[in-house]
Amino acid sequence: MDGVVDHLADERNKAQFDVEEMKIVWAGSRHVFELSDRIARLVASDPVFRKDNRATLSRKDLFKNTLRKAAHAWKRIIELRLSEEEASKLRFYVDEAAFTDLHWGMFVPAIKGQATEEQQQKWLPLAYKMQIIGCYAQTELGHGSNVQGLETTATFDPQTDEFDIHSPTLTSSKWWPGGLGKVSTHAVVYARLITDGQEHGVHGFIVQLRSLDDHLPLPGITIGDIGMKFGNGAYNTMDNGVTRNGKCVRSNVPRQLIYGTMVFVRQTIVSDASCALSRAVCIATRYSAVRRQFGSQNGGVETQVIDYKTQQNRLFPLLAAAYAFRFVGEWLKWLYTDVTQRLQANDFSTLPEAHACTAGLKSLTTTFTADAIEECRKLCGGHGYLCSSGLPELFAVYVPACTYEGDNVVLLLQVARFLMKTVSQLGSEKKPVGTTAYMGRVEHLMQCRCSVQKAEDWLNPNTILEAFEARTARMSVAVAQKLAQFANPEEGFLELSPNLVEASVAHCQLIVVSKFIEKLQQDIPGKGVKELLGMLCNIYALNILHKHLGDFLSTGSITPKQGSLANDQLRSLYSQVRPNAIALVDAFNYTDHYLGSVLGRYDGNVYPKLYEEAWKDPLNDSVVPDGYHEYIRPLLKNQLRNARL
Ligand SMILES: CCCCCCCC/C=C\CCC/C=C/C(=O)SCCNC(=O)CCNC(=O)[C@H](O)C(C)(C)COP(=O)(O)OP(=O)(O)OC[C@H]1O[C@@H](n2cnc3c(N)ncnc32)[C@H](O)[C@@H]1OP(=O)(O)O
Ligand SMILES: Cc1cc2nc3c(=O)[nH]c(=O)nc-3n(C[C@H](O)[C@H](O)[C@H](O)COP(=O)(O)OP(=O)(O)OC[C@H]3O[C@@H](n4cnc5c(N)ncnc54)[C@H](O)[C@@H]3O)c2cc1C
Repeated sequence: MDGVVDHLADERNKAQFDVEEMKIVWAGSRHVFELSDRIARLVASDPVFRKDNRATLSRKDLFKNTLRKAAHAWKRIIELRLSEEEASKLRFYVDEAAFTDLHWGMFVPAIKGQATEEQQQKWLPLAYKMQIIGCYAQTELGHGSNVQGLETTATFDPQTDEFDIHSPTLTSSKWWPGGLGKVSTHAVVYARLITDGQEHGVHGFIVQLRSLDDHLPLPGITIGDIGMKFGNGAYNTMDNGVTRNGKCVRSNVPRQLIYGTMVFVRQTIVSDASCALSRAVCIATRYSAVRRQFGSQNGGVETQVIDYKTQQNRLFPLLAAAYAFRFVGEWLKWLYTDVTQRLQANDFSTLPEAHACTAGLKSLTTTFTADAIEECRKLCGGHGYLCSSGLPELFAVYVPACTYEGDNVVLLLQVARFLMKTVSQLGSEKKPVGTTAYMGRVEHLMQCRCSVQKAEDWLNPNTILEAFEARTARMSVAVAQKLAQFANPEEGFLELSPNLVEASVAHCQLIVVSKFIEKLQQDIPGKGVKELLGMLCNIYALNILHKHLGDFLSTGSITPKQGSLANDQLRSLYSQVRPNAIALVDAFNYTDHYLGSVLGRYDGNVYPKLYEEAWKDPLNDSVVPDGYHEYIRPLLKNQLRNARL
């Protein structure tokens, strides 16, 4: 900021907490903060990583530019001898969906999690050095959610000791895998295993797709890109592939681990949700402090739009959710590490809970984040619709997260199965543990009464927790009782699926709230840091309570009066957060390069930069547009009737 006017300086001076300490809390540790800060600056200062031209490039130029960036990133990783952690941060800050996401994010983890020792020794060194590039080829044209319905077959031929991978139908073509279309040389292909004419369900197989000499597809394999996707620049930096046929090398692992890669990636998606959400919120918050509309008295300045209560009511719950998702993401990472260690010791006991938590939280956080990015666009008024705001692209890149790695509704139905199983086991030897431990107090939760009498009573974490637990337990038990009335449980499950999904959402919201409350029980240094986090935790919880009031009232978990008091408390919390809003988004420590938004600039110098940015559009290369002589002039001169268009 040297020599630059900080238009948000007054806002920063209002902060009532130690921003530098909050940056450490957000990053997770001082080590991660320092590393992220260093790598973010490295990326921002490298001209190859510029991204302000993405919206105007053609698909081919966009894609080639992504290849250039990926190659440059790898060169820098080697030159600077970056660690795995630093390299992954570098890819994060380059901020462009690319084949490398799938190579490092799914291909390598799939081999690590599912391949035998021998296979790992063969493939991992090649993958780590990027001497092969891999992708994750599960979804087919005809089946995505229904993994058991995949049609690709892998038939073992004992004579050649090989598997014959076959796509017997058009619908069995692998369709969607990122990186597959144009870049990947190898894939983990999911196919139905057939030996001796017998089927053994879906397994993963490492398949070489392209020659390592000339990149041509190997004989019998047809590969291409599936075409343009939603949004202009956005996700079109990625090649998503279609392929048929191939040959492969043997794999043999326990059935539960075949889904392991999805558990891993869903866990990373929850952390990514807090990144995408915080980014949108940072843009909307800074711009809301810069933007002024109405309220000028005697020729004085107008009101900053962030001071309107409606703006706060829309924006601050999103800010609170960004922090909430950060902390639940941290916890989920711990849960994943724990389950992985157990699996290595052949302990599968916590896998169902890990599956339910990763599936449910992936669904909850991505649905919320996609909606929130769009809300942030609206919070920025007309300028939010400009590509230079960064929000349209962020939305277009982010929104498929609601679908990939499991459609969000399909995933909530998995949580529902887990919840219903838990309810059905209540009263048996098997006591609910972990995130369902509260079900162990179901008798109390079914009849307890919320004690809130005045608005401030809602600031008690135990009060909030019990209201959320009572709501979820009552919704789950109610739907379980309805299910029990069906002679055929699967029929009942289909019929009641909307109720089941609602119970799952309630359960996942409870997890997020409870993990935020647990975070606040830790030792958190820094003046005012814990206080501010406490306010955000309350905003997150009370906003859900307000938005889902129907659930809380219909289950009798709270009274209408208590619901109204929660809303009063929310308004008071907004006033307390307001002076800290800019500092709370500064704590994300995003560079202007990463934010990629004129509206979200750190210095708040929005208008001159918007004006400057507009002139860079290729349409403004000439004053009189191309096409004037063919189409506008004849129109104006009434010569269209004779014109050849
Ligand atoms: C990549 C980098 C990460 C960072 C992201 C940043 C952005 C980067 C850019 C792009 C990345 C995009 C990458 C996208 C990749 C993909 O989309 S890959 C394809 C993912 N596909 C899916 O997720 C499919 C969804 N479907 C399923 O998961 C399942 O098939 C199903 C919905 C669970 C259906 O199950 P079904 O009812 O058929 O049951 P079964 O399959 O028979 O299961 C039986 C039992 O197994 C339990 N189960 C199911 N899934 C899991 C699991 N994942 N882990 C553990 N256990 C599981 C299930 O509960 C049953 O248990 P039970 O018998 O005890 O009840
Ligand atoms: C950008 C992007 C990247 C991707 N990358 C990869 C990749 O790298 N590798 C890969 O293998 N795949 C990839 N995919 C595919 C992705 O995993 C699937 O699209 C996803 O799992 C959803 O499956 P589907 O498309 O079959 O949806 P469908 O299952 O056809 O869903 C259609 C609708 O049906 C509903 N529905 C489906 N089943 C049920 C049910 N049982 N009960 C109630 N409702 C139901 C859904 O909620 C949805 O509304 C990617 C997809 C996208 C968009």
